[in-house]
Amino acid sequence: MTAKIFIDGEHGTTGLQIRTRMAGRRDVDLLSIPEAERRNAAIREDLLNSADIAILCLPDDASREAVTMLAGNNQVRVIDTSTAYRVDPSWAYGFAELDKMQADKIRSARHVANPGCYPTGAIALLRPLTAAGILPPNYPVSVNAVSGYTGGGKQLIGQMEDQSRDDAISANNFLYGLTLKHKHVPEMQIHGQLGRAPLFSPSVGRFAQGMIVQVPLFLDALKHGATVEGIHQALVDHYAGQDIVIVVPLEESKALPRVDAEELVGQDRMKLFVFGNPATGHVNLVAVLDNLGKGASGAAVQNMDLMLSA
Ligand SMILES: NC(=O)C1=CN([C@@H]2O[C@H](COP(=O)(O)OP(=O)(O)OC[C@H]3O[C@@H](n4cnc5c(N)ncnc54)[C@H](OP(=O)(O)O)[C@@H]3O)[C@@H](O)[C@H]2O)C=CC1
Ligand SMILES: CC(=O)N[C@@H](CCC(=O)OP(=O)(O)O)C(=O)O
Repeated sequence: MTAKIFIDGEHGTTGLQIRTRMAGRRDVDLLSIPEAERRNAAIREDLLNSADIAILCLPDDASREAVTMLAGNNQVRVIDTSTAYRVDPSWAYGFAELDKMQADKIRSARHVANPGCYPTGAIALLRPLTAAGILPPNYPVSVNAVSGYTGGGKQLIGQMEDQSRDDAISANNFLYGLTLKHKHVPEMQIHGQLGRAPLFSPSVGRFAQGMIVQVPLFLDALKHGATVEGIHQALVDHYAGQDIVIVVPLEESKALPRVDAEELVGQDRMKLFVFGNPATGHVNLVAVLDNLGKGASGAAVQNMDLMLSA
């Protein structure tokens, strides 16, 4: 039986990438809205209510509106890629590798909140360490990251690519979120199981897709006796038995001259690295992913596949 899928926002950045990933699949029947009608509420409501799974690729407010359009419909299952429901306990958090139970929670859920791109990297690095007791609950965590500019959707793509616009951005690499109130902070704190909010500093580079997320740590402020090898082993143990999150062997990391933000562009996997200097007790945890792969559209398709396998 084919499953009917409607991508609300299919003509946007995340939606288009989900559509591309589904092309040629015989197990899904894509319900489509013409681009010119993409904001037509009556057509969207009809398509949303006709789907088996609705994937929302919309700004937060429009996502909430779409969920309202489904009120009273107990059949349609929803994957939302926005920030609207990521810390709502009645929604399953769509990071299947979060712990051993999460994939089953997603499989049976009606409502799945797809993670943000930056939190995907940060939580992947932090959650195994909090779960293993290596990272104390009140550790002051910092998260520094760089994203490809597609992370900002159509608006930022236009500002970076069209230099004739009044609001064009000419910088090749810029920091933003300078008020330190980025919308991803609550999500990182809750699903990273952190006792205090992380200090998050995002940036954008002049490349379309790709991302590096860094979490620097001091060994002497972690659990007594914590080592670079112990941190690495905790990640290896946490991600055993799946092939989406790859923990790079320590020996391989030690030999690397650099890490490339674009290494996994076009792929739906994520790489985690542990860099350390035992002499200083400095550790740098690094995640590399495609913001539109495991950071968004790839994760949405992974979640859809889990839901279809229920
Ligand atoms: N880009 C990324 O790397 C990631 C994005 N996300 C999240 O995914 C969601 C979609 O982002 P993204 O694809 O980047 O954004 P885009 O701006 O590229 O696309 C959004 C799409 O939604 C449409 N839209 C906006 N408002 C409405 C509305 N009221 N009714 C119907 N359609 C509407 C837009 O149409 P129009 O062209 O008319 O504006 C556009 O086609 C956002 O919540 C974003 O935060 C999550 C992780 C990563
Ligand atoms: C480069 C850039 O602008 N990135 C976006 C986040 C992209 C993402 O993860 O999307 P959500 O908004 O759905 O969480 C931002 O910082 O707002």
